[in-house]
Amino acid sequence: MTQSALAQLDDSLRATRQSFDSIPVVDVAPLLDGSDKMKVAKEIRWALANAGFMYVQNHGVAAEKLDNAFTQTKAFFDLPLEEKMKLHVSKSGTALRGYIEMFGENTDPTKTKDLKECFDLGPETPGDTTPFFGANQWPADLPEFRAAIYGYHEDMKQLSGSLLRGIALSLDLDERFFEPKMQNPISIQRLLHYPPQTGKIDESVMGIGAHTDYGNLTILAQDDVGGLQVMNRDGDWVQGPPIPGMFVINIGDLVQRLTNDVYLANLHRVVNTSGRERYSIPFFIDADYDADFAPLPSCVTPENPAKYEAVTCGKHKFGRFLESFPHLAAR
Ligand SMILES: O=C(O)CCC(=O)C(=O)O
Ligand SMILES: [Fe+2]
Repeated sequence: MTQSALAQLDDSLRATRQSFDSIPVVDVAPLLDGSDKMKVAKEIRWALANAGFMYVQNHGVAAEKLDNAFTQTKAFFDLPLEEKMKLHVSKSGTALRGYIEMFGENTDPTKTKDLKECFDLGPETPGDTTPFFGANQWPADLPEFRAAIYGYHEDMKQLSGSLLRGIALSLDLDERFFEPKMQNPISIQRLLHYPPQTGKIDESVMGIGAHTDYGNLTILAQDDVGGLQVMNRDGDWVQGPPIPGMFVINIGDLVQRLTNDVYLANLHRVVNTSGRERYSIPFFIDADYDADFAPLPSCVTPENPAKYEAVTCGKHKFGRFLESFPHLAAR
């Protein structure tokens, strides 16, 4: 399905939600320390059913690690284009790791060209030819880059495991529900740079066009610039400004399918009109390539009959990449 068709589908889906004018904040400390998991699960349920997004507070990731990751992110994008192009994503085959230049990936390709450049990495599994696995491409002249960014990726994997336990509880499932599906999960650690835009801005070019994320869960760290926008029930774009010390979390298509639309993989985009360079660091966690996602029996009722066929994580995700990467579509 194209993004525009998805967006239309989302209009009717969103209409059934409660409205919001800011992304809800969830303090996850009682989930992480085990003192009141169900309190957090209840807050997660409201946030993911109505916004598909939440800020998480008290997530336990050290500020210093985040600062280092941002320092290395800026250093990477400051490299000459020629150096970055040596690591181009097309050189990694279906591992899909490396550098993506401005307009090299468009998330709403029928409407919007994305004014962003990216760098993607994932679990270091050389020789594995499964899509989304394999070797990373590392910049040669940034000595601290690899440890800072790969270390951050490891922290994100751990935090995502805790958050997915909270999400499982919020659906009245065993807290370990996701684990059998995530023995060797696809994950993408992305670095992003958005130059500022001036003048009249329309949908033809923006930081990142309207899209839903493809997998299970996204953990986004933003710098202090802002520009993330999330659609609410009324079709208005709600700002998701950076809040110091908090991540923005959202669910992707797979959790929407799993919950038979009880939880919403919501549309979002980035428009950077701040006059400053914006950097962000999203982490995407999915599931094993072959893990099946079909509506949970508990989310199927006579009023909400099953809307989705089972799909495997890897096929779904690769299909979405084919839509947005011109270099893959040409293969
Ligand atoms: O940079 C951001 O704030 C959001 C990025 C995003 O939505 C994505 O990479 O999927
Ligand atoms: Fe996204």
